[in-house]
Amino acid sequence: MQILGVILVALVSVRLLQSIIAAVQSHSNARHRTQRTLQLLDEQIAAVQALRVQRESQQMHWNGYRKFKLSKKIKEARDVCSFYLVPHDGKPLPRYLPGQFVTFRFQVPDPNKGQMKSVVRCYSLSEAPREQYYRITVKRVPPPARTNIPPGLISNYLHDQVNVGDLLDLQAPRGEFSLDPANSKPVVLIGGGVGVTPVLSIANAILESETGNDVWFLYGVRCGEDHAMRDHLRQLEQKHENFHLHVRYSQPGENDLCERDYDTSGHIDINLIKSLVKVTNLDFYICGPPQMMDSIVTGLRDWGVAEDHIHREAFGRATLSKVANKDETQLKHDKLDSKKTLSIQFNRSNRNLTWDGSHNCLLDLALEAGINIDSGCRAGSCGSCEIAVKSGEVGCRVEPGINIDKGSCLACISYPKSELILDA
Ligand SMILES: NC(=O)C1=CN([C@@H]2O[C@H](COP(=O)(O)OP(=O)(O)OC[C@H]3O[C@@H](n4cnc5c(N)ncnc54)[C@H](OP(=O)(O)O)[C@@H]3O)[C@@H](O)[C@H]2O)C=CC1
Repeated sequence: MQILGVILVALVSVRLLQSIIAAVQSHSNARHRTQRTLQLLDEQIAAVQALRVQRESQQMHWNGYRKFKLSKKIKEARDVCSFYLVPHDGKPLPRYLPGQFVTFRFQVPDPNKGQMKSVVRCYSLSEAPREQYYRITVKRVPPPARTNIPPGLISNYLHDQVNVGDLLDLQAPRGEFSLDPANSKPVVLIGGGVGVTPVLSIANAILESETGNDVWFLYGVRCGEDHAMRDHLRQLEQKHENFHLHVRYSQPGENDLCERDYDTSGHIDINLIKSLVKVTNLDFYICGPPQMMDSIVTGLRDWGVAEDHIHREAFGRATLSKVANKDETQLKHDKLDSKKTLSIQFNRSNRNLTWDGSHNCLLDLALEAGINIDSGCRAGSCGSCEIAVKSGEVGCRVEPGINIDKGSCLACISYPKSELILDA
């Protein structure tokens, strides 16, 4: 009887336990379902918001040039100044992606002709996206030592002639050297000298978005006097555990102190990157002097970093060596083509020139012969040098960073594949 009682109690307990487990499971399933539903709702809300922001941003986007007023000019280092620009019409600004640049059109005196001339230049935005203002950070370009080349026309004009309250003409931000912080992975940002500007914009944006993704920030400058944004970067380091800053001076000054002002001395190179970052499957963004970008990109490739994880800013003709996802065979073929001797007719200027392969691009050929073609970034990104090709075929040294009209080319990245008639 006692045994029967025990069995009965055991059976009842098992049933009870089973129903408790079932209840807990159904509760837990319900909780999971609720959590999943909430997660889906969150995702849908985020998607709707992203779409709204994108639509609003598209509505606020403008074509051509818009007037901006210089609201603030701040010295960041020796010969480096930040310029804060607010829209003159007081309307909101479109969102841009950190790392993008703006194109300016300046009216400056032409010393040769005694009248004003229009000059186009591109500058990276150096702040995380803001709705109220844009910020660029510009270094005064001195004349190169021991040559007759004049100092940087526009950088000196900005530093010396442009004052708070002045109006400037700007195109809307654009550029492929950028990322969306919301969808980003851990990144390695490498800036050399004033080339730090776009990577600073990217770092600020990622840290503000609070994704928690790791950001390695390697900054190479000559010495303390050139060290822009020093306090800002150290503050970021103190505030964000996921921000790993390393500053390297190539020529530390007498008053520069290692571990206080900078971390190590020398050039930023692949060995430093390997020692800090350790893994290759990250996104690498590099902007700085061309020789620095070249050696780092080569080092990253040799280390095994995938081509589509290497991003470099390409401003200026010296930075064009990056081959943006072009088919290698096609490229070899293009290179051979670019060496042919061909006749190039500039029909508006009524000039006929010969392409012998010694120029980097059609823009250089034209400018050297005194044919005036507008240009800005010199890297196929700003569109200033777009010209119509009336007949013939052109090749591109790199993929254009913007959409151009069919039958046109960007002179700064184009070379002839046949005899050409150009509308310039
Ligand atoms: N928004 C902007 O203004 C942008 C600027 N840039 C480009 O950024 C560049 C920065 O100019 P600037 O500030 O004058 O730079 P600097 O000439 O001051 O050079 C910056 C640092 O890079 C070092 N460096 C030179 N060669 C190498 C190398 N092979 N490997 C690693 N480090 C090297 C320099 O060392 P050392 O003492 O040996 O010279 C120096 O410490 C310019 O070429 C500019 O066109 C690019 C995009 C945007």
